[in-house]
Amino acid sequence: MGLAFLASVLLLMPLGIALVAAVTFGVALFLQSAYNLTIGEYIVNPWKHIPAATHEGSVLSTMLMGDFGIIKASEPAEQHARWISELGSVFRYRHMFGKPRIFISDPKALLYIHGPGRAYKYPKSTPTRVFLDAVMGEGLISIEGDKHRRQRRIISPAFTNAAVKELQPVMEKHGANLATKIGKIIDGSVDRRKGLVSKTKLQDGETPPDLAVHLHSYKGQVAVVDVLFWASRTALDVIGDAGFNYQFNSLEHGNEDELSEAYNNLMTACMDVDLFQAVTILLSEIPGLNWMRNIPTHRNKTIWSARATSGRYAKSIVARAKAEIAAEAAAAAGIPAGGLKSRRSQASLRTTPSSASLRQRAGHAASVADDSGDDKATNVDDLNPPQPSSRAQSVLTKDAFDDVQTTKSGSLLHRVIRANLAADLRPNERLTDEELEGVPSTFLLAGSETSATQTSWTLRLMAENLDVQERLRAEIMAAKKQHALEGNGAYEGCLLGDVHALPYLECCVKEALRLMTALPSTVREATEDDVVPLSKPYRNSNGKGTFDSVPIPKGHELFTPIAAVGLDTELWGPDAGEYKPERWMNEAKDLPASVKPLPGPGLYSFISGPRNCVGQRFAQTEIKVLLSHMLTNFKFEVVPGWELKQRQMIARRALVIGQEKYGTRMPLIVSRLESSSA
Ligand code: HEM
Repeated sequence: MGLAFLASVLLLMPLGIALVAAVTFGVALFLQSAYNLTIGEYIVNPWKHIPAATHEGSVLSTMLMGDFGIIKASEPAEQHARWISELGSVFRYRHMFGKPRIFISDPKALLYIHGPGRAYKYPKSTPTRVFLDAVMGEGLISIEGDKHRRQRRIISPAFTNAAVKELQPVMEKHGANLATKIGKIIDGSVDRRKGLVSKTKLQDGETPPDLAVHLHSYKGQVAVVDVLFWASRTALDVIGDAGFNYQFNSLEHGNEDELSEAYNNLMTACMDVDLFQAVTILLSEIPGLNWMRNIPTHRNKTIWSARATSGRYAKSIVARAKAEIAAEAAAAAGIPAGGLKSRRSQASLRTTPSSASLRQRAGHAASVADDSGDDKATNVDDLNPPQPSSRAQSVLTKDAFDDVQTTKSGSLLHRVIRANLAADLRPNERLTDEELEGVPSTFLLAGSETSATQTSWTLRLMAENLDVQERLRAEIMAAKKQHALEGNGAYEGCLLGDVHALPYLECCVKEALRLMTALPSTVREATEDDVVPLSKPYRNSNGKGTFDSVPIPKGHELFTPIAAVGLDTELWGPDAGEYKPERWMNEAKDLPASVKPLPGPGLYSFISGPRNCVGQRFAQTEIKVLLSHMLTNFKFEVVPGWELKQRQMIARRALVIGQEKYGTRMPLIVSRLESSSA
């Protein structure tokens, strides 16, 4: 009897806990919403004089979603652009549960909030940090204050123009691989996803939409290709190789690699934040409800498992890079290489890329693969680092290391580790091992999908603007010819010389970043009361008088509408919504005065200040390289009748209307150019 009672209590306990949790959840939600929409909105609101965004909606939807429902239902920046034209560049709106937010696209205000004097006083909002912490742990993107300042100081030098220039040949190798892959898809020998299939094979009893497009009227060899899918794989290969000397080989092998699978799981978790997840994150801010972050949902369990895997890999990747650097230092100090136990570390050392080293690494041959003759992706067991001799280790901490730093290059991670060993750093300024191990994941999560998405939108804009595509192709072809004639040491093995030396390419990439930026927004939270200055006075909500600054009480959130800044007709003029690369041709003369204060000048896609995108030069180089390889081999056209709708999933993605079940993608008609070698 006693046992049966105990058993039934134990069985009922989870049910009881779930019930209590659900009720707490509902009550907390209701109270927060009711407060925000009454006392919060009408009594304590510091922004009553600022025009408010409005939309039609039921009381229930307003209580739940505020104005966020209509923002989410619209394309990225679409609703914001509408409100800007109605209300101006500064207005207020309600986020979920009626939480007040201020929207500011005024350039002076943006530069102030994100600038050196204020950036750390306006950290990412708490829900954003909770979300980032859960998915990627502590890394440059998610940390704040002194911790961030310290990490940024060590990581930034890896991304200087000179450092990125040395990585262009690595990017070119993957650009050439992408062209070969797309060439094979067009031949019909490789399916859109993977494997060998005939061009007309039906899948699951139905013709995939890409195969149903009539291509008879197109010249030469042609196919419908999802350029986002392939750009994603290429970007993963690029960041693995250039970022931390890891060969994903995902263009060839997809997610077969364990780390690549873990990364994809994390990315899916990042991109797909459902309502339950959003509500849980918001509620978990309430004291006493923090446990909500640890509910073992399917999503959370996937994240925990993927993070465990990527953490394991990161340990090995960092240890190997450290050992390689120790070997370099030992060699520079005249210690024989025999001080190292394995020859693998020497094979995988990356010096300033030469054609020999590129050849060695070409065809996805990871250093590890040299031993096995197999070009499959590197496995974590292969990453067991060689141990440097004790003498080499002692050299690593001496000033002699500075010489090594100036003569050797390597992946971004190698550069970070070298910067972390600089003799002039105090011990408390150096990154800990744990922090170094966060670097590969940070590069992966920040630098893969962003570049891929941006590349796919740039190709789409090329397809929509065939005259621009032709003009750009001509510029790239001419540079290619010139490069072949002259050659150039630093760019040996590359299609072109310096991709940043091509003026029209620069304009096309910048214009795509303005019009279709991959990361459409970010949110900040004030840690102290402040007053944000504006570049001009704006009309008060009652139409009487104006305001030229915005009070921001501690704890309040500010929305930075990155995409809307690019679309703001007040800033860019009436043609803001059009793709016009030539507007960048003579920046000093042609850019509107209103956008010149923005970094670049005129480009806000990477925001500004100490929290701006540390990888922006890397991203722009990569996009230019991939674009050059694509345009010298293929022509890109839109598929007639296939309209796209955009979806903000952290990055801006596209779905084909009526084909939503195939997920986010960017299908284009791709035809091989006669001159193509792919
Ligand atoms: C077109 C591609 C890219 C775009 C549009 C982009 C945009 C951005 C933006 C807007 C931020 C600021 C986010 C915020 O503070 O809320 C950011 C931060 C960051 N990005 Fe990028 N990014 C791109 C590519 C890359 C690449 C290729 C890398 C690395 C290889 C990278 C690494 C980072 C890192 C580490 C941060 C955090 C910086 C910090 O807080 O100090 N990004 N990016």
